[in-house]
Amino acid sequence: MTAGGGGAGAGCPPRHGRFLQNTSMETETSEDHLKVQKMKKKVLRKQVRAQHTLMRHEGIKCISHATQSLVIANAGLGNGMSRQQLLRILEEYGAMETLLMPPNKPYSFVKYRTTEEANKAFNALNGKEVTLEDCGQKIVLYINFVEKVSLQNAVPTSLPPGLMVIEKIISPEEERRMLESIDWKGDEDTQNAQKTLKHRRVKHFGYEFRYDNNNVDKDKPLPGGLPEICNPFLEKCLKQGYIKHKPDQLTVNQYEPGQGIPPHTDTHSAFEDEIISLSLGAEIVMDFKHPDGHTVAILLPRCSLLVMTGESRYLWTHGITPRKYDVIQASELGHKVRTITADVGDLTLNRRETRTSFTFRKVRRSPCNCIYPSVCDSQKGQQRPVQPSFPQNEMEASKLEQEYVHKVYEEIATHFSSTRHSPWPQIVEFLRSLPAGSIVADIGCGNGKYLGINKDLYMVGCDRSKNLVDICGEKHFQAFVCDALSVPIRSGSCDACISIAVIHHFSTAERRLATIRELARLLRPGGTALIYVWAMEQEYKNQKSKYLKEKNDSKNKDKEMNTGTTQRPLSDQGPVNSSQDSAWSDQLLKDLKDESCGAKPVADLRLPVHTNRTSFHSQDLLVPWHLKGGTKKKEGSVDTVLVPGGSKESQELSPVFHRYYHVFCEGELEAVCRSLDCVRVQKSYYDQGNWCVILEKL
Ligand SMILES: O=C(O)CCC(=O)C(=O)O
Ligand SMILES: [Fe+2]
Ligand SMILES: [Zn+2]
Repeated sequence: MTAGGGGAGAGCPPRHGRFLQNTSMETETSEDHLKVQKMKKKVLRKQVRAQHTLMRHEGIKCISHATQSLVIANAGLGNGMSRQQLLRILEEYGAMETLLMPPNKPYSFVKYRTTEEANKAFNALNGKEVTLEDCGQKIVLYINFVEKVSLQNAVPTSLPPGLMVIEKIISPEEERRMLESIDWKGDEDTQNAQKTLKHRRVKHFGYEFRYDNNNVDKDKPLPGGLPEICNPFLEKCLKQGYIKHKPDQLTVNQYEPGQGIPPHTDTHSAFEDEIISLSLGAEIVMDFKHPDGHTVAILLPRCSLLVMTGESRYLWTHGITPRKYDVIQASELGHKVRTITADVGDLTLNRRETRTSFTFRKVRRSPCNCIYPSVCDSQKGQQRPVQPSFPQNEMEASKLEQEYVHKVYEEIATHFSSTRHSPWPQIVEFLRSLPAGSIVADIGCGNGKYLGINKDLYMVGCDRSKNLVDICGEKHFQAFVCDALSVPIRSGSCDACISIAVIHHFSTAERRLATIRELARLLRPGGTALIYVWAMEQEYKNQKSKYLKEKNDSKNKDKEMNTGTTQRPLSDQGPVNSSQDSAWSDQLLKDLKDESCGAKPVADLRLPVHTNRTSFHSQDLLVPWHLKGGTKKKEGSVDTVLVPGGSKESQELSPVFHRYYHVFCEGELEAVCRSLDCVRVQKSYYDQGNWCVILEKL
């Protein structure tokens, strides 16, 4: 990268932003000239800075010679540039082969047909100020050449859970007949409601879908039911198992190029789980969005069937962006189904044609009872109470963990994983110190953050969350689903184990001990285990953890105290002693033997909800996870503390999940370990808000 060249080097004409170009030689004074020089320098500086940022953060290498391809900083979907506007800006300088706007990124790539055209765009646009049409904000474009239009570090995207696209479900002949069966001119007498919505034409069968309340009049079926012609197709879907119940409602949507349907989730109370949509006449890209902001664009080819069930039907929104072109995989045109971001090196624009969809649904007769209460209109106002009680017995403990650990991780897996990149140095050190060829199990491996740290080890991961294990699979790590209380690995077969941020999710002392016993069982004699749990002490040796320092106002503490919860006083949790103090072990063993010593009046046992970024006032608590809206993660502890952010409205809209934690006091983890005869505590330490031990199997 030539900093002096600033992008275009030899062979390229000098770079000017339009607003930088000299006005006219006659009127230019030396003062003007100086100004222009200063401006040029500024543009160059910023352009080079853009190069560095692209390299550092995205691994995108800018080059100093002119090519057909440019990367345009500040003109990305991530900073509010719309595709339409960018297309209009860029097409002035020539014909484009590809315009790639990676989701949520502040830059775009364009590939012109010729280097001359790319050069023209470069000269005209580098340093140019433009006004974003959507919000009126002014931004300055900084442009660099790249070898080719691609993203090396694009993460492969998987389909939203519960979603399928089945290709060629009908023949072109069936497609033609189904399309012909819809009479758009429509005699108004047939009560099939035909509406010309702002963005598309629609027609309803079976029941009218009302766009005023996004529901159907369940006691007012339309005469005629579904068109006869759909029957063979529906029979096929039933036979092949794509649906379990025959639909009784059909919405036909027709989209001209430039039209779309806003992102939405089909109303839960209106329709059953399964929703299927047949694409006729042309392919189109449909956008799916998780409440955490994660989006997946999916190409729906002609004659394909989209099946939405479960999470993809209830939790994700789907929509079609109104535009005339879609970005699709060039090599996939009209054929294979893929998520659009899967291979961004090969993207192209695909001109839309008229697409007609047949969306079949079954009208729901009783309230929806899905597992997504935060987005369920049937379950509004009757959401699960947030404050469960401290478990009184094994059964309650297991139920608490199921509801407030397992289910939550399943829900937040994608978002959770997107916040887990940086391995912790001391854990890395432990893994690197193991001899090559060691067999290592990561119990509670999450998204597999530690599975690839040391390539000389044979590492296998397991986690209670299937969605997290699937993410490990996508990264080609070995991982399987299981509970840390019962790991299907032969005794004594591991040289080492790690358990990072797992044991604090078990809700009784007995269960926590059992997980460590299980971990020890896996080890061969002399094998070692590293355990991390979240610490009660977020302030240790006069050092506050980062998030405490940032937001330690009394207001938040008050809020926490005002939740109506009586928190268990610390003294009830056992003494906070040094690791050497055997009193802890005694207390612990007493707890283990005597269940009733934990029994207190029920009112005392409700679990407090922790206020993020404050110190802990209880060892057993619920920690909120905000799925959406300005949530930003800080790696201040083994597990996440998120700052509730965004507007009041966005917070109300964003689902908040609560995870159960037992935060460990100083000495507690060590004491639990010492109560086991089969291991020796090799090392015990505090690391960034966590208590940690290294055990050795005797
Ligand atoms: O056009 C489609 O495939 C989807 C239509 C849709 O989502 C709806 O009508 O609710
Ligand atoms: Fe829909
Ligand atoms: Zn629901």
